[in-house]
Amino acid sequence: MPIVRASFFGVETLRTSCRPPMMSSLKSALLPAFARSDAPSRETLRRSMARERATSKAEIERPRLVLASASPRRVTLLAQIGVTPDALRPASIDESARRGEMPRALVTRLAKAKAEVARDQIANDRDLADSYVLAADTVVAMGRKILMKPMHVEEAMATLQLLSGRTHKVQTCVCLITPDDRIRTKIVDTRVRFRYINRSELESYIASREWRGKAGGYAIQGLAGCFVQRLIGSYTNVVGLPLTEVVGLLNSEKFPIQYNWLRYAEVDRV
Ligand SMILES: Cc1cn([C@H]2C[C@H](O)[C@@H](COP(=O)(O)OP(=O)(O)OP(=O)(O)O)O2)c(=O)[nH]c1=O
Repeated sequence: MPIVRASFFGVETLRTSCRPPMMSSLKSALLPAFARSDAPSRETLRRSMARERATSKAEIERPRLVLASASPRRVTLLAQIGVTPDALRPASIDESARRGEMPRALVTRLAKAKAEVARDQIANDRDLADSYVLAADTVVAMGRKILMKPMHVEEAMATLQLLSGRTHKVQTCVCLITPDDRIRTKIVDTRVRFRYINRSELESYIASREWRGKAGGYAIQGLAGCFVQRLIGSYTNVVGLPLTEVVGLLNSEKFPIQYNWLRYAEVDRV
């Protein structure tokens, strides 16, 4: 089925729609080959549960959340707002940028791909089929140049030299797939200015190995915090998950985000 875009409180929403009435016969012949469905094409447990939920009058139990991520930072950030995913389903996908692909397009494509892989993985899992699925992708960019996770020491050095004394942008796209397979995405930008990093600091930072597995070759929540002269926007966005926007997305899709907050007071009293 075709995909249409609609604006929902400023958040991009992709959902399946009915076939447009004026479709040429050529287009309708070609469409099945090119169309990408938001949902797995075959009938799955997830689909039948979504149908049941739509018609059921019975009270529905607490919704489950699957985090499509291997990033310990994302688990920690969710824990900070009292959310513990019911399962982790990291998606192993090719994260390289396509020729000429801009940072916004890249993070959106990757966050959606991660979420869709996880959604398809759980589609017939008895315990998780009707879960919400959350994924994110973070990149560091300087203008049009995307600074990926450095693969080796030389690349990490070059990346940090580029960031030294300049301002760059950190962009994260969050993707949420609801149990009835609506796909919602939100991109968040943060501007970060690094002070000048001298040679000896640079070498010590590289030796620390903290740059490994981090977009742009640094972790603001670690040693590199002392390189940051100015930050405009969301701090948690830089670490990998913009919490304000994640809560906004989950709330707007009726995921009970405050579920665990009520327990905090009980813990306090002990
Ligand atoms: C800039 C920056 C990035 N990062 C991390 C966040 C992300 O884990 C990583 C960006 O790579 P991502 O590809 O977004 O995430 P990931 O591969 O680590 O995990 P997954 O795809 O399984 O969710 O860089 C920091 O931890 N601190 C920082 O300051």
